[in-house]
Amino acid sequence: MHIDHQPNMDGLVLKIENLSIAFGGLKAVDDLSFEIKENEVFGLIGPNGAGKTTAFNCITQFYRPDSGNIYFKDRKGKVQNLLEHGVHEIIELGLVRTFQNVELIRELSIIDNVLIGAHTDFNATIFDQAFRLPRAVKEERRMRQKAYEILETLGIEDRADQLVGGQPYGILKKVEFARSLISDPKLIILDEPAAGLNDTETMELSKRIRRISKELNCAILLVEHDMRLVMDVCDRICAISFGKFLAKGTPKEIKENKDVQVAYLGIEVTENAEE
Ligand SMILES: Nc1ncnc2c1ncn2[C@@H]1O[C@H](COP(=O)(O)OP(=O)(O)OP(=O)(O)O)[C@@H](O)[C@H]1O
Repeated sequence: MHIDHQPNMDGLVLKIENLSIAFGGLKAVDDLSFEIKENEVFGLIGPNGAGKTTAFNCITQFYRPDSGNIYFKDRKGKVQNLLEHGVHEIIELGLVRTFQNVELIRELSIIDNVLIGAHTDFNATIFDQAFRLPRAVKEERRMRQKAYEILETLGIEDRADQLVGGQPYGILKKVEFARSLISDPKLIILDEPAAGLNDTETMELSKRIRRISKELNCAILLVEHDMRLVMDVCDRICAISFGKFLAKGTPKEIKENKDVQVAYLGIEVTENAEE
């Protein structure tokens, strides 16, 4: 049962309390709690099968957790318990996610794919849009300009009018990222954004993630295997193992944490092996 109390969300965008979910007998997420501050880049790490994907599927209401609470401060600054909202309402509250596999429409241009993410932001009604009323035309122009600026931030504005089909993978990842940014989110969950990128692209991504969180005033939850990216870009990190909380702290603290080294980095630490 979800406890009905108002948590203190000062300076926070997300607060996860005692989250648990089991599949059959397997506890995929087990009594997990962590908090994400407004505008911070926060990393969730753990070995394969640790429960990272399950945790964020609970956050986005893709899965219903067995117990726990997930509080989110929405665009208007109101605290919402996400468990009381459906998947489709989550974006409107200001929480967006990207997918491991890029899902774009190949037959549309890059900028049109970005505009698809803007539907919740369109103030003109469907009626206005259908009849191309001035309000809708003006609104579309405004959104197009915004989409273009986001493509500029990501460094791919020169491809705005090119079709998505045939673009390299690194570009597709950026288009998907751009699409999540156009809805003015307060929190973006990036699911393995570095998967499939080469070293140069990953380094570039790291710079852009930081820039985006500053410029667009939003927090980022990064679920990622690439430790270099996580260590480079995150303000704070939470490490989990077998669904349970393991450690949290700055990248430096996490790197030095013995439990994390054993569980995640696969480094055997013997009792007396102090350097
Ligand atoms: N829908 C499901 N049904 C049954 N078991 C599941 C389901 N989803 C996840 N699991 C199990 O829950 C555990 C946690 O999986 P999860 O995918 O959340 O881990 P992860 O940390 O994201 O792993 P990876 O880094 O490999 O993506 C695993 O043992 C997995 O097999």
